[in-house]
Amino acid sequence: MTRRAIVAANWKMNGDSALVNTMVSGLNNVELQDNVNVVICPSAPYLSALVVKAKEDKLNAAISIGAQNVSEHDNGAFTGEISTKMLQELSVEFVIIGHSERRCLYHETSTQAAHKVKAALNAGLTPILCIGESEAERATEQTETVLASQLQPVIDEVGIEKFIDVVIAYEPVWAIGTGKTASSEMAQETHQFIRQFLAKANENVAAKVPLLYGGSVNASNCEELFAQPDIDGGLIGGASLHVEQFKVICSAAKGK
Ligand SMILES: O=C(CO)COP(=O)(O)O
Repeated sequence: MTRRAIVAANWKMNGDSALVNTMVSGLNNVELQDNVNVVICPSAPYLSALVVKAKEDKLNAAISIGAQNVSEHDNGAFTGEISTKMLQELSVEFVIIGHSERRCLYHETSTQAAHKVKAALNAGLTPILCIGESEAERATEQTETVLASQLQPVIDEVGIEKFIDVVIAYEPVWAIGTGKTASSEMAQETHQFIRQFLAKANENVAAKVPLLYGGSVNASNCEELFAQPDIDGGLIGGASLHVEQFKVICSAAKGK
């Protein structure tokens, strides 16, 4: 087996203390296949409660906690930002970087995402780097150009060898929160492009990087998506807020 599978929950700006408790309790008896990691990424105010509850309940070691964003700066006058050190202090292990909502709504660039990936790696956090094209970009056959333009600045910034510690989430913007999932064939084709793009820089690294699919993944479509040869799990939005649905998705993932 070369690659672990990862199912990451991106709660976005949803959830509350009650969800922290029900999710941890619910995940206590989740059945995971071999070589699978589950990552829960709540809003920052709930990170601490999640860490405490996970410890109290002796949650399966395969289940980790992640943040939804991090600053590229170490510290200083950056109101509202969170540093890698703060996440480390909370025992957070993963961080989502460059989500399309950060790119579209808060104008984050691929260069900034590259700096954030570097900061995360330097702090021993695993970045979940999000990339994906818009509907208009796919319609005009720019998908591969867009994905390459989102990946290349990160490769240039940290070096391809460091991607061994990076997780990539391919999330077509048009599939996020819309119920319009990419077909498993389309998702596989794009994941294969991403892996081949990485392989041009380093084949060994490319073979080991987990590539997650995100965009309207649910309990009904996860199995088919995860069965694709280059899809190593998912980044789950809406369905990750429902414990039973999320457990089904976690159980469908398998290392490859
Ligand atoms: O953006 C996503 C996860 O980061 C996907 O969201 P949905 O699963 O709600 O489409």
